[in-house]
Amino acid sequence: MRELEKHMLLKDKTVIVTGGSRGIGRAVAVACAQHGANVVVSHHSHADETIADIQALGRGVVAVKGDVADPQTAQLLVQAAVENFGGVDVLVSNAGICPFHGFLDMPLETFQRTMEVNLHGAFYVTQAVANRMKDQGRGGAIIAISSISALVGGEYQTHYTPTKAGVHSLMQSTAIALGKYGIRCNSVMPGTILTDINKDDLSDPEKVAYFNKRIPLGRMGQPEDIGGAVVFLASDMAAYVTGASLLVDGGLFVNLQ
Ligand SMILES: NC(=O)C1=CN([C@@H]2O[C@H](COP(=O)(O)OP(=O)(O)OC[C@H]3O[C@@H](n4cnc5c(N)ncnc54)[C@H](O)[C@@H]3O)[C@@H](O)[C@H]2O)C=CC1
Ligand SMILES: C[C@H](O)[C@@H]1OC(=O)[C@H](O)[C@@H]1O
Repeated sequence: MRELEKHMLLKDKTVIVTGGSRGIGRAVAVACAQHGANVVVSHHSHADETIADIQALGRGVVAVKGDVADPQTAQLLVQAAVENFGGVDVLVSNAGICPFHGFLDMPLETFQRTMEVNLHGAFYVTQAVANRMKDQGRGGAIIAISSISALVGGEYQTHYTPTKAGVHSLMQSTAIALGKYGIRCNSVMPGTILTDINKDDLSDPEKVAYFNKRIPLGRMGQPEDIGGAVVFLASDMAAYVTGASLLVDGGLFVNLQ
């Protein structure tokens, strides 16, 4: 056991993960627990699988139900971290939606909801956690799950890609605002990762074949591919990394031809 613990990068840290019920958020929550962290998971419906995964690892886990678009949810998450684990060391702002839709007839409510969940939600939780970290006086790490879509567009993602550029920009500016408190802020930019968010979009075999061909590593990503990047940025291994972004896309972005 002691031997294993030597390799744990987040031993006894407390991590908040928004949207931790499934997909990337669940994999990130589990990766943090594998590295010794206790986890507060925010979820919109239920988080039973994530809770079971983390309990099986012998780490603490608490689930908080709420909509990240509601600023109150951010306060409840911090409160849960403080009451159950005595504070918060790491935030992973991950919750997000991508209801694919064309641009010219984009329903106003689809645009507004995507902004409110992906961008406003990231702002609320980052601000609430940063205030707690400042009061604790021991620094911290904040990681936003941005996207390769912060750098490139998508015909059916005109409401979505600006939110991913936005959360990356949020991390750049908060890195400046919070550096004096020892709080590091970075973003992870996943490429195409197989989760519920793109299940319908990737039901077309031709599109799947296109992606697999275009990605130098020859496959789309799995949620677990994102966990390691987040753990690294959350840990002291990244003690001098702030305001940065880490593309985790199998090489998709650089492959023009
Ligand atoms: N799957 C992909 O290819 C990529 C995903 N991302 C980003 O990764 C993040 C996670 O997405 P996936 O795991 O792929 O999707 P997913 O659909 O599997 O998971 C989304 C998570 O966010 C939660 N969520 C959604 N709306 C919420 C709300 N209003 N309040 C609280 N929680 C809410 C869901 O309950 C779920 O836990 C998103 O921010 C997405 O933009 C970024 C790049 C690529
Ligand atoms: C949901 C999409 O498949 C996914 O979301 C992103 O952010 C990626 O760029 C993919 O387009």
